[in-house]
Amino acid sequence: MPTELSVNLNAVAMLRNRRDLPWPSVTALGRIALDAGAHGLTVHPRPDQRHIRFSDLPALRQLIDDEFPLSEFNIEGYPSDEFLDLVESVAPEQVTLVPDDPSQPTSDHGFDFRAEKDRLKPIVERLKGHGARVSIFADPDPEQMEFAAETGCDRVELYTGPYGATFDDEEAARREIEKLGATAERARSLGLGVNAGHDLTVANLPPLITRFPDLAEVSIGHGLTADALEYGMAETVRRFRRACGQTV
Ligand SMILES: CC(=O)[C@@H](O)[C@H](O)COP(=O)(O)O
Ligand SMILES: NCC(=O)COP(=O)(O)O
Repeated sequence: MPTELSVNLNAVAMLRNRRDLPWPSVTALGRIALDAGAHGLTVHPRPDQRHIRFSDLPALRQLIDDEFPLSEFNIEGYPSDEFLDLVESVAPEQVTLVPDDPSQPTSDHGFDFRAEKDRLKPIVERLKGHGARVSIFADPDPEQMEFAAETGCDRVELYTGPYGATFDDEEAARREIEKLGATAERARSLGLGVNAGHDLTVANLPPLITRFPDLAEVSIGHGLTADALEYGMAETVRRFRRACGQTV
């Protein structure tokens, strides 16, 4: 199975929020992305709503339900009570839990599963009880995977930020890919699905997928939105789908 692409709309929302105007529309860009063959849409409604607003979620849910019923909605966030209530009101196909502090400028680490597995277990159960697939953000560390599996989650999402940062250092990129590959293989051996995300691009995706072809899904926003300014959203989604190994 080729790796699926979920388009993260955070950066589109960030651009929209610069003015008190409704464009660019996250729903309109989400429609273009899905129409171009993206498997799903991802949003990360942070507590300060710096980009994705809680009010964006119902319209994106409606878009998928009405026009793209085979596509998936993936909502990322820290599992606060407010986030869990918000997620349950929208019923996404996938929830991706991240350990972000509200003050963080972006996501920059995964959960410490060894320390937090017992706290995460009931949260995972609650979300799965509402029909969601649960993915949890993880650092590329094979030793954390057995503890991740103990949470009962369906997948881990490997944090690829350090790999993305090696865009100008081939040796460092090789090291990061090997860490990601070893972690992914350990996760698969424990029955976990594997997603990946953060600072992925058309250039750095193929080596990652070659190292670990069983990657279920990548969620991409920043680099994809940057390319969309140059190539348009539809062509950019096609470019990223090809980089995922899909025939487009
Ligand atoms: C979890 C992850 O790596 C990203 O999906 C995250 O949502 C990026 O957040 P910002 O778009 O706020 O930087
Ligand atoms: N989970 C990663 C994601 O959704 C988007 O990350 P980025 O491509 O904006 O770095």
